[in-house]
Amino acid sequence: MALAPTLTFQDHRLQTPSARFSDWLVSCTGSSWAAATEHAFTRAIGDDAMPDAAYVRYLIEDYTFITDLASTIGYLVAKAPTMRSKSRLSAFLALLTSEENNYFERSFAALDVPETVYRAAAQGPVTREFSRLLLESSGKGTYAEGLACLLCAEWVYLTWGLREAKKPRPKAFYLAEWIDLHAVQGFQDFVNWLREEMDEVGSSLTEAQQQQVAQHFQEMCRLEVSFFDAVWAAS
Ligand SMILES: Cc1ncc(CO)c(N)n1
Repeated sequence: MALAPTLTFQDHRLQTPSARFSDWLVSCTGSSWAAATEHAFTRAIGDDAMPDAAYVRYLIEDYTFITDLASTIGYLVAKAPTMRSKSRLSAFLALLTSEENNYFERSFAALDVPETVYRAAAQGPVTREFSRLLLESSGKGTYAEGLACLLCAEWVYLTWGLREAKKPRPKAFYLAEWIDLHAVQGFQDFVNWLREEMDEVGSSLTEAQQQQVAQHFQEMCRLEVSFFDAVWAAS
C-alpha cells in the first residue's frame, strides 16, 4: 500500500513495524522516487540510446554538481559523530575526487569538450538549486539533514545503476563506466552504509527534526528529476 507522504515515522512504524527510517524517507517522496530512478535519461544510458548532445549537457552540469558534492561530504566528515563514519565518508570523498574526477576528464576529452568550457560552465538553474540545498544542508544544517541529501543522491544512482547493469554494456566507455561506477560492490556497500547511518541517526531525532530531514530528502529527490528533465528535454 502506498503511504501518504504526511505520515510521521512513528505512524509509519505502527503500520509497518519492520520499516527502516530510510524506507520512510523514500515513502515521503511520493511519485518522485520512481520519476528519478526510472527516468528516460537513465534508461537511455543502458540502452546505448544516448544522444551525444544530451550527454555533453549532462556531464558539464554534473561536473559542477560533483564539485559541490565533494564540498558537502567535507562538511559531513567534519560533523560525523564517530571515527568509523568519518572514515566511510572520507573514503568516498577520495573516490569522488580521484577516480570519478578522472572519469569526467576522459569523457570530456572523448566528447571534445575543452577544459575551458567545463571549468567555466555557469551552472544552470537546477544545478544552482542543488548547490544551495547541498551546501546549506550540510554546512549550516545538521549532520542528519546533510546526510539525507547525500543518501538520496547516491541511492537514486544505485537504483538505476543496478537496473541498467543487467543490460549488455553500451559501446561508448563513458556510458559503460557510468553504469559500472554506480553498480559496483563498493558503491553498493557505501549506499548500504549510508542507509544504516541514516536509520541510526534518524530514529533518535524528535518528530519535528525527522520532518525536516524528510523535507531535505524530498527536495533532493525532486531536484534529481528536474536535473534529468533539464538535460533530456532538448533531445
Ligand atoms: C545529479 C546527480 N545526483 C547524484 C549523483 C551521484 O553521485 C550524480 N553524479 N549526479
